[in-house]
Amino acid sequence: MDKSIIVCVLILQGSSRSLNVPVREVLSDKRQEEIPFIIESMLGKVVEEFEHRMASQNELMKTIPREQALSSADKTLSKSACEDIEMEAKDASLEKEECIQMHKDEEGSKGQFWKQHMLVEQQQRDIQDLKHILHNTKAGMQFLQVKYQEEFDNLGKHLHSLAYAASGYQRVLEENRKLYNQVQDLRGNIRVYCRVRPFLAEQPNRLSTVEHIDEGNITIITPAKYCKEGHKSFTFNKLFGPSATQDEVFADTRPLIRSVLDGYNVCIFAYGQTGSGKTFTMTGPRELTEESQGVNYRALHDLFLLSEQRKDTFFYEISVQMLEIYNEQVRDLLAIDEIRNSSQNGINVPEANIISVSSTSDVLYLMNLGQKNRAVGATAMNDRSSRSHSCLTVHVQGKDLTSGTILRGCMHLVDLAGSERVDKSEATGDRLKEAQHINKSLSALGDVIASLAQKNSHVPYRNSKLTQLLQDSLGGQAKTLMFVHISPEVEATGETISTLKFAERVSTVELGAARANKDSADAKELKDQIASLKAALVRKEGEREHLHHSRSSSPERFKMKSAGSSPSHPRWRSLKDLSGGRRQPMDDVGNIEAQNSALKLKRRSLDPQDMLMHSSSWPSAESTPDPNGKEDDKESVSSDWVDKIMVNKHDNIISREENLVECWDVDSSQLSEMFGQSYLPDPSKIYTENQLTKLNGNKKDSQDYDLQRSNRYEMATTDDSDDQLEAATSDSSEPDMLWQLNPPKATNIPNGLGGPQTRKTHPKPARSSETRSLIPSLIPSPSLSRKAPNGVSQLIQPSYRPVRQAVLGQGKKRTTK
Ligand SMILES: Nc1ncnc2c1ncn2[C@@H]1O[C@H](COP(=O)(O)OP(=O)(O)OP(=O)(O)O)[C@@H](O)[C@H]1O
Repeated sequence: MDKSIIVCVLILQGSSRSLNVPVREVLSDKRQEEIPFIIESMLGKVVEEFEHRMASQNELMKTIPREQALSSADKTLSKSACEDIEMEAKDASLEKEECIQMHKDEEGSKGQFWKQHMLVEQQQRDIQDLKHILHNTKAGMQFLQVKYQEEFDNLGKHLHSLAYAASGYQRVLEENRKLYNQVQDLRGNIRVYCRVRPFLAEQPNRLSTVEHIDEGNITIITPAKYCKEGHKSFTFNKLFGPSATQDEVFADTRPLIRSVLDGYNVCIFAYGQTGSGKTFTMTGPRELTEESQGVNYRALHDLFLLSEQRKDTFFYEISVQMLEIYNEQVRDLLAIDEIRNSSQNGINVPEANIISVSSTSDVLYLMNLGQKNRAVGATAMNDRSSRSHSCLTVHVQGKDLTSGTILRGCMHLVDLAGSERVDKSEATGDRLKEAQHINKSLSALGDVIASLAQKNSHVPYRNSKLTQLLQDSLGGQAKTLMFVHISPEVEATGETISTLKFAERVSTVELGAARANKDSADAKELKDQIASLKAALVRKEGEREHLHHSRSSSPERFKMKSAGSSPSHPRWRSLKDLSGGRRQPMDDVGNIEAQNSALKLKRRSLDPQDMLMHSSSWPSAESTPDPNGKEDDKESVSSDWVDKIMVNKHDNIISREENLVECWDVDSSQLSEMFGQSYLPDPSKIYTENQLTKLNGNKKDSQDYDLQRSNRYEMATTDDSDDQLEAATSDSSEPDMLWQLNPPKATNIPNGLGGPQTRKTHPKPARSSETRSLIPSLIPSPSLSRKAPNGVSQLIQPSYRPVRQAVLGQGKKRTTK
């Protein structure tokens, strides 16, 4: 092939690498002047060839795909090219592959794009789906909202009807309570259950005096000296034979427990000769098991149970006290420090603790403590537990969670001292004294019950510490249950008959319907206001009266008064009232009448004017003497009432007189038998150092006590002043029932306010010269003490009254004797 053509091809292929060699070969043997022409011709050929190829290439592009065209072009070239340019052809094919690869890469990126595109599309579809779901959900929500609204409305309607039903339920509960207690009332507010003790294991002779027992009757085989027929029957509300269990006995007591929670006062006491089973019934045997637990434990257990059951409607607070009355002295069995300090000749009770309890175990703990304390006393004086009365008092305050009404109930559980007659000729010394005190208090109990039975206007609660203590639970306001116990032994027949006679008389007592102690929240507030107004009034009256008496009293009396108000007296401490400072069923035994009367009056009317009118004309023994002369005539009341107890009655009266005379001489500190209360929220506190310190502090405080309190203290701390006070305030001890029987006359009210003045302006001159008028006493004036019904007797100003009026009652007793 012509070298110039090769050069042309090489030029056309653009391969500069291999172009130099053929160009030099072509031009090497040529002359210089020929070279331009040769190059010109070569370039011409190149151009020609180029054009030719372009033309054929264009043709090829038109008919075949590009690759084929290229390959055919290549084939054409390879055919037409020489072996040397095959390498170039390979390069070209390499380039082509590269090109293909590039194309493929392009395709790859295109694929990725597509994938992304697909993904985006998918996501858009998902979004659409989600939007759809959201829409549906929104629609569902709206539907549910509508439904919910409907349901809500329905619920509101239901709630409304439920609230209505609940208030109806409250009404029904209230009604139920009333009906329940009406049933109790119909059954009698004094009930007597009789229990016969079984023979004890160690008793060989098993001959029983009990001939027959049925539901309400007991027949006793009696020797001829008691009854000619040889047997005698007695009727009681319930009878329990020797085999009756503690549970059976309590079953018939249970309804009363419920009444306490309904705001009623309840008194359950065990009566009978020593060893007849009183303690067994009230507490249980020495080795106590759950089955053998007595009424006390069971009653408190029931109280907790019922209060728990009522917790949705009522909030209850329960607290207890344990007291012992021995030889007419009251001792706090829950004050351990005082036991330690008790003096040889008596028992001081500077504070009677009232302890909050919330469970049966608290009660067990306290009862054990009380029993222990009682035992401590027993070591000093032989068999003392038989010779003393023990009283477990349970205070209950319930708040109606719906209405705010406060219910206050109080229950006395009393284990009386043995009731057997003590033959005077056999008993001497301490034993005789004990017997006399027991007789006196049981006699007083009989008198009170008899007085209630006869519906007397005056009930002689003040004749003993026992009756003072139980006053709020013995009377028209309360429900009373007496467990009378008899021993089956033949030797005890005399006592058995005497006991059963006593009990039968008690069982004939009919009282008015008991009333719940109930204060609505508003009423409480009003009463507070009234009480403070009346307190102001009383203070004024007291001051005036004090002035009057200061002027008229003799130097001797003045001397006595000064002695009575000596700062050496312990301070009178009043119980922190569980119910907010007003009702204090056991605030102090010595003043219980005055205080309770105050409360009773409060309950009568909420109208201040009414209250003032009532208080101003508070009836009294003095101003409204009993037309039958029964007012203070205990003997006439009890003459056919307490046969055996009367044995020592005369002695009692004599000893009382002796006491009165002694009262002249004794140091004021000897008059310090005191009965106040303090409230401890936690049983554990009674043992703490703090408590002891507090008690000591109280004693220290007592050095600066105020005068009116010392007067009250005096009233309460001597038997004599008790009696005197009874005479002076006799009417204030009446239950509401009696008040209704003797309505106050508005015409007696000077200025519509001051009852005391009414009484003052009508003294009984005929009685003023009684023999005991010289007996010192610091009792407040009758007019002031009659202020007690308005709830402010505690606020009486110092008033050194001679005992003139107080002594009248005594004088009267003596006269009638
Ligand atoms: N129902 C009874 N079942 C079994 N034992 C009884 C029953 N009643 C009394 N006892 C037992 O008789 C004894 C005397 O009873 P309890 O001490 O209760 O008499 P009391 O009347 O309280 O005597 P006191 O006046 O001395 O306190 C005790 O051992 C007591 O366990």
